[in-house]
Amino acid sequence: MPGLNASPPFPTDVPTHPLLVVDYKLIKSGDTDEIDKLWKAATELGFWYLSNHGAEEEVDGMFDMGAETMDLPLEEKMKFEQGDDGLSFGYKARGASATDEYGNLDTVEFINVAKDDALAWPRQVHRAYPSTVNAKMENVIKPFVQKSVEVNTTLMRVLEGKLDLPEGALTQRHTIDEHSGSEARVIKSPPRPGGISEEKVAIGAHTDFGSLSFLHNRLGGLQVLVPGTETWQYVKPIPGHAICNLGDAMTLFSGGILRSNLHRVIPPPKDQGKYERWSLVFFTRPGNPVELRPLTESALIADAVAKAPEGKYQAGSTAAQWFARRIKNQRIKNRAGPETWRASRGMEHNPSAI
Ligand SMILES: O=C(O)CCC(=O)C(=O)O
Ligand SMILES: [Fe+2]
Repeated sequence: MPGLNASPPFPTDVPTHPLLVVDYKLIKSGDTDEIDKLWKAATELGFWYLSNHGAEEEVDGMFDMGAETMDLPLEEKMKFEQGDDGLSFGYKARGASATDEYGNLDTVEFINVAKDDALAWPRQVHRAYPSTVNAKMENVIKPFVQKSVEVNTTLMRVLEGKLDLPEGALTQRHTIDEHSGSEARVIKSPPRPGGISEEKVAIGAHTDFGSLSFLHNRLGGLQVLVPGTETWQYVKPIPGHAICNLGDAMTLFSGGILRSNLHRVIPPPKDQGKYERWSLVFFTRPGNPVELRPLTESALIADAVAKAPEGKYQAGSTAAQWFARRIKNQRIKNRAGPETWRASRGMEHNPSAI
């Protein structure tokens, strides 16, 4: 991986927020203590480390694919740009999205590959991709997508049980076959040239748009805003550990019991900031036609909804509509003013929900 092996370790003198470590193997084997730990992480912060996930090899292959793609001439990458209509799949150039209501620009470029395109390859479901993506679709991207879907489905099944939902209430809303916004993303952030402030936001504060994100970081830069605090804190990457976090759809389905927490990306701390930062995410999102509403067939969820302000967890939209609205309104070309940014917001714009 470019710049990764050579880069300095995460500094010891920077405050970090420790996440709970959830062991995927123990979760899979039904270990009740581990399941309780996952539940605690999912309801209190909505972020946790995942050890023993078994996807390291696929992750390395994806980083290579990302590096090859970002090395293409900009003109070539732009042929596959995600565009301004609310489609996420494809290439996103640096500065194509706002990071806040003032219209400051993001500093990252990334490539998003739809789960549906990877699994149907060589048939095209949503769109075409650069040659570097096509070349690795079968042997790298597809296995990574399959592994990620397996991990996220296992975690979701456990959360479904803890929410007292009937079997399948969550997993059937996220089947591997139904078309959805689920996608794999490789992100490249440039080194901090000539000392841009550490506070120069690379990806603005947001909650994730879908259900469950499976994230792989090498350098620092990811920060969370812990509930009840006002200072952003770094999440330190731990070798061999993924970072998992919940998105808005899970907050809506669970009537606020599950938490989709605010996070952002800034340049890596201290000496790490001199290096390129690479990250990889698989986003599991509900099937396109799935209604985003509380699943009140669980008494636990019905009770949480009854105690919340009326309609708070009724998105009034399908997963596909929610996702397109959020993407479209953060594109800088669509920006009319702060109202455009506000129109891109999800549960992070609902302070009592976060
Ligand atoms: O790069 C990271 O560490 C996080 C990326 C992220 O939050 C996102 O793409 O939604
Ligand atoms: Fe995110």
